[in-house]
Amino acid sequence: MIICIDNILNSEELKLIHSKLTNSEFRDGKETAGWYAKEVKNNLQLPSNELTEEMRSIVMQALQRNRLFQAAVRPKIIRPIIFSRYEPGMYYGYHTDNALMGNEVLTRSDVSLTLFLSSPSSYVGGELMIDTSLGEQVFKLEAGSMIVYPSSTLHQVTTVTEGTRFAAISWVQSIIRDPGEREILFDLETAREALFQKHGITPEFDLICKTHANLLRKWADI
Ligand SMILES: O=C(O)CCC(=O)C(=O)O
Ligand SMILES: [Fe+2]
Repeated sequence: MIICIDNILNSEELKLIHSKLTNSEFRDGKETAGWYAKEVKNNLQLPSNELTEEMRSIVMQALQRNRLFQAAVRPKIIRPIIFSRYEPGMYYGYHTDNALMGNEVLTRSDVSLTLFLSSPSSYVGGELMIDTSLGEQVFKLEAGSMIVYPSSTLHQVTTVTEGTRFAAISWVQSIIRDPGEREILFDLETAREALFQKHGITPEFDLICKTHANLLRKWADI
């Protein structure tokens, strides 16, 4: 399931993050790439420091409060947010994200996310291209909008040819490991909310709530 979520950040948060990003010193992104992803990774990333932590906490709060993200992804662990920058000539070629991340505590990457931080009209290229069963799909979202997609996919960031592309990226271990089960729960959640909006609490609504809760109980990996 690939989902685009608008307005993860409000304009104030976006402005604040943007001003911090433009005053930060970035490093070669190869430092955090797996051994073979290094071959195709050509971008810049922020090292962990106080400023990065401040921005991470803004993004984490935004993810916590976003109901669509919570329902679609069911996060158990979110890896520390990485802030990346692509200048003209930079790209991240086709790769798949590491299945397991971290050192002492391992996180399984179920879902990858890209939160776009630059206005799409401010740079050329820099699309996120995902290889799906329907073919290659290309995403270049508004600043403040985010895409979540299966970490199991091959994907790439195409070469930026003009301007600067800033983005925040991370990986999530979901409470629901199986993507098919996650989608069923998401559909049920969406349906019961719509039913509630139309008719309020009815016996049918109660039954969907019961089924939703029981499937969550059955499938939750906690
Ligand atoms: O910047 C993006 O949209 C994705 C980056 C990516 O694929 C990665 O860092 O693994
Ligand atoms: Fe990736």
